[in-house]
Amino acid sequence: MHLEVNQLHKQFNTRRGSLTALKNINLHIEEGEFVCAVGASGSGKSTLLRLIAGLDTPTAGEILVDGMQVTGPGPDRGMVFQSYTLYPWMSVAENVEFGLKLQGVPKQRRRQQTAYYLEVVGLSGFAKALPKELSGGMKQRVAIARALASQPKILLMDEPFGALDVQTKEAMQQFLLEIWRSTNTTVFMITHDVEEAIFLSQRIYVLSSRPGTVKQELQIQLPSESHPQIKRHPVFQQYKDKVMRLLCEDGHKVSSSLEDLPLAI
Ligand SMILES: Nc1ncnc2c1ncn2[C@@H]1O[C@H](COP(=O)(O)OP(=O)(O)OP(=O)(O)O)[C@@H](O)[C@H]1O
Repeated sequence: MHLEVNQLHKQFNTRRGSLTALKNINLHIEEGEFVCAVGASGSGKSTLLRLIAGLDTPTAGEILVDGMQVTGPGPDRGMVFQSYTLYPWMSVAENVEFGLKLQGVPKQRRRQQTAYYLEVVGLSGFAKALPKELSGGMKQRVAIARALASQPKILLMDEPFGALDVQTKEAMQQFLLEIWRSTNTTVFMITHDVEEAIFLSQRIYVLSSRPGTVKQELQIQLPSESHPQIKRHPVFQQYKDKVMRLLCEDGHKVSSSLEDLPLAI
């Protein structure tokens, strides 16, 4: 799997005129990598992910998955959103199975795959439960199982833990890393949470605001495998200072133009 974004540009026509959300974005993600894009509110993170998912079209530039241009959504890219997107009338297992059904996967294989991924996310005991019976973290685990069940080439995550409380968020980050390691999935995640990006990623793209551009690409090498205590390690703090500095530099520029202040970070 190789994802490549070349000279990506996105402009929206709004009632107040045209707005450049993304400008000259170049990035790549290699097989098995966990990469995050971090940026302040309005830096075009969701727009970038939606374009890669094929839910919207670029104004200019191209997105290639294994050399093939993205022209719309496809099973090669699994999505997990911040808001809970499970069908409320379907059981947990039916939700996980649904994408496979749409792809025409035979029933027995669908069942096997659903059972396997529910096991992976630790929710085998909730196969028959309805989404309303689950906590926020459990719902996101189902969403991850659903995305993984289609065995995408890359998992695209749009602030998947943004709606969770701090403790659940930390548990989910740890959980996601374990899944990433055990399934060799390639992950591209966007977040405005700097600690989350450093904790999870092997590489980070720091985005500037309005228009969103890649300000810096950072390789992350923590002294040991990520575990929650690593967030207190001096090396972790150095990365955090560096990313925050990059975002704040950008914030001065943004605040002087009376747009969003960097306080959203
Ligand atoms: N469909 C649209 N029509 C017009 N403008 C849009 C549209 N979608 C996004 N924008 C604008 O593009 C810019 C980037 O938005 P986007 O949602 O991608 O940012 P973001 O970094 O994900 O922000 P947040 O962290 O607040 O979700 C914003 O100024 C937003 O108002």
